[in-house]
Amino acid sequence: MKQMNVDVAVIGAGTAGLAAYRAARAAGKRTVIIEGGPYGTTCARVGCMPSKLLIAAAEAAHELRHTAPFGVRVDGEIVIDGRAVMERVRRERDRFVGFVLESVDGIPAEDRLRGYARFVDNTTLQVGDDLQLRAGRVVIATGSSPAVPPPFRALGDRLVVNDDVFSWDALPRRVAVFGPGVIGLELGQALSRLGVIVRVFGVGGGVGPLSDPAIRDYATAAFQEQFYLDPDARVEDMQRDGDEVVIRYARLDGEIVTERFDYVLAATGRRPNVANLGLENTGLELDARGVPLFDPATLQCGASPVFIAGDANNILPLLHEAADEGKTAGANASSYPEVSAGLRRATLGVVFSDPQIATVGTRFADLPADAVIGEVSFENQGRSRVMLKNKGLMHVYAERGTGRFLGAEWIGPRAEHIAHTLAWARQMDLTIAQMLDMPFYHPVIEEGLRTALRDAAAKLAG
Ligand SMILES: Cc1cc2nc3c(=O)[nH]c(=O)nc-3n(C[C@H](O)[C@H](O)[C@H](O)COP(=O)(O)OP(=O)(O)OC[C@H]3O[C@@H](n4cnc5c(N)ncnc54)[C@H](O)[C@@H]3O)c2cc1C
Ligand SMILES: NC(=O)c1ccc[n+]([C@@H]2O[C@H](COP(=O)([O-])OP(=O)(O)OC[C@H]3O[C@@H](n4cnc5c(N)ncnc54)[C@H](O)[C@@H]3O)[C@@H](O)[C@H]2O)c1
Repeated sequence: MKQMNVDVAVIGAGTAGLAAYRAARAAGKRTVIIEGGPYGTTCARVGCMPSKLLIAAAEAAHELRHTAPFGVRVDGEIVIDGRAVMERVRRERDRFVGFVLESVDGIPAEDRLRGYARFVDNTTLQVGDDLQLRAGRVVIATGSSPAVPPPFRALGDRLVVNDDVFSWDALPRRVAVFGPGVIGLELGQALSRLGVIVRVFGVGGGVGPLSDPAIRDYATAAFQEQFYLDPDARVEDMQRDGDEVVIRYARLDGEIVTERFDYVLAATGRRPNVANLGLENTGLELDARGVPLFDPATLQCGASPVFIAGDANNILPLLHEAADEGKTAGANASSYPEVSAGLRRATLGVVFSDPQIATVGTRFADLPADAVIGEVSFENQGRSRVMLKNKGLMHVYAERGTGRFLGAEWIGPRAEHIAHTLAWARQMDLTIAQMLDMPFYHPVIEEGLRTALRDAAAKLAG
């Protein structure tokens, strides 16, 4: 067994791990980064980037089909060449992965260890079969994986997760999507727009990341106009039959129907990759899902020299959070036992559906009971209507008494951009009155935001 001693060991070369490695190196520590799977990061290989590439193709198809109300006719057939669609998704995805691989190649070879890491004790790691690593401090940055309900496994290769979708050579004909969360909505809608027959089944009524019931109900209805979505589905039976999956379920109108699908896409949530880390060999206290208890500000696990960042800690499983957390964990691992709170930005989430969904700051579910809610519908909002994108409902939340802007949840046009404006306002701790003193151009979708802010201001005054 080879032995090695380092100051900092980072487990996982994803977005969080690479940021942690760079921070620890910048602090002058002898650091290694350990990767068991493929290099390239989840975001670039099977996450953010290929999903947005598929959505871009779907949007192109959708726009082409919806020109008539403008008096613009597309003459002739609109053909979706599934092979060409998937070829571009993979080609462009590979280009993004290539940039990550280049940056990994830039890491000195002696700092890059290959193999899955397992804790032998708090500061000893077994890497693969033939290396034992003693590290003064460890950063866990092992990411997350799809949480597939065990009965789905019986479907064999007809069961797919997001990773599989992006390696398809062509588009299938019929897909049943389980889970109308962020991934299910993005991929389900995109596949539907690309001509795939899609059924999206959920449990409990949730849609995307929305916790505000009025916005969730609006979103449900808006998506139901576009594709089959039952957020609280009754699926009576699901069996594999040859190369197909036969599903018997209660349709939204109550009728029991049986349909055949080429694939079942499980988008039923993700769980942190901690199960095979040997955490039982450490002195770390674990939560019910086996994730070490940690301080969200410093990312330190208890008082130990172990830190946890990115999807592995499951607080905010988003790319920019993984990058920030990686940096904090790497810096604190280097300065341990001195640790300090890292940068925590205003929370910001965007679902790249159409209409887009966004959440900023405090979620509805976490608001104080007396919070003020300003509202705007985008249905008659000027610019949205000009562009025939007039679908959406926004709630902005404010603190009674102080008028501080707390957060927002909404579905609506160009939400990805308004979300940034709002996240910046939240991070600067602006009040609704201060936000209304900011410039608004005309005619823009942000004028809809201004209507919601004015509504909140009037309610605060009342
Ligand atoms: C379909 C999809 C779409 C998404 N879209 C967006 C989006 O639009 N915007 C956004 O902000 N976020 C998006 N996300 C979320 C985003 O991709 C993740 O939050 C982010 O990639 C997490 O980075 P990470 O470093 O924590 O994990 P990863 O990038 O997964 O890195 C973890 C690494 O650890 C390795 N590893 C695991 N265990 C071990 C071990 N024991 N030893 C050694 N190595 C190990 C893994 O092989 C992996 O390479 C999306 C996710 C998915 C799945
Ligand atoms: N645009 C983005 O930023 C983006 C895109 C994709 C993923 N992500 C990240 O990835 C994370 C994981 O996404 P996700 O969509 O897998 O999880 P999610 O938690 O957003 O959604 C999972 C959904 O599956 C449902 N579900 C659970 N079990 C089910 C079952 N047996 N049958 C039917 N439905 C079931 C849940 O009720 C929920 O609606 C997100 O939280 C997000 O942080 C972000």
